[in-house]
Amino acid sequence: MTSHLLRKPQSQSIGEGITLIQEVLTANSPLEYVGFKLIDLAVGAVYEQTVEQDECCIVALTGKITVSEGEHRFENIGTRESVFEKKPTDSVFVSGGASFTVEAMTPATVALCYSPALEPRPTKLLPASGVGVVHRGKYNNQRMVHDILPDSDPSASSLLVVEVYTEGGNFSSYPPHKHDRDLLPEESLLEETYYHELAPKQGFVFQRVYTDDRSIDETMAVEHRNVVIVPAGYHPVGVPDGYTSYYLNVMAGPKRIWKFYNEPDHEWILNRD
Ligand SMILES: O=C(O)C[C@@H](O)[C@H](O)C(=O)CO
Repeated sequence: MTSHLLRKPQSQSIGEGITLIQEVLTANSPLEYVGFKLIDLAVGAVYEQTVEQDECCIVALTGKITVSEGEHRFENIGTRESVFEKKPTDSVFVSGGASFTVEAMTPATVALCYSPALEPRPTKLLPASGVGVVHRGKYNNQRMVHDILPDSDPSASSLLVVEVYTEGGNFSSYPPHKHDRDLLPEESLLEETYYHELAPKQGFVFQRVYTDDRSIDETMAVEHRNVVIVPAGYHPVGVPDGYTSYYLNVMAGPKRIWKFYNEPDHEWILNRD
């Protein structure tokens, strides 16, 4: 059966030295608020874009890049050659109407995370040193989170961006939770994309996306550089022994608050000693 929520990587040349690996837009997906692109850049390649109605978080996933927007120039940013160095990286936030360039100073992979610009915000460097590192969970539910653009940081008007590392034999985004109802203070409505990487690369993880009424219920074998789209519902990830999982989450919705709702059947997992 063809999955509507799983996107395999492509390899489309979109300019000199620029390869488009993933492109999830509101125009080619069920999403209304979240967009995601992943590009590989050869040394010296320059990616250019104007964000019209959106805001964008440019994440230097790997390699060194220089990002320019108007009078702003952030040179040689990026901290790692592989996401599995497990250290935070640098990002740049740009708001609606801005034109920016990303130039690769070394071979680089860049994640472009989009959501509607609900209010104007200044262009800003989000340095690795400002990324919060959080360890969550116990037993086989442990993961490490890098908060690149959490809801406590007002730099963006709708965008939320986090990185999550899960070691083999563990689950994350677990026990299952969702955020698909605009029902604050109990729950916020946030769509989401998951960009996955695996170490070693031949690994896979399982991700299930399902709603209470099971109108969405897909369990996917997710491989290196795949994207999983979460328009609604619970979205746990399970990682087989021997492999480390990395994913980059982009979330957005009508309100910039991450308030999730745990599936009641599984909430007991949180309350163990
Ligand atoms: O397992 C975690 O703590 C990470 C998740 O919260 C993940 O960022 C997510 O599910 C966002 O809704």
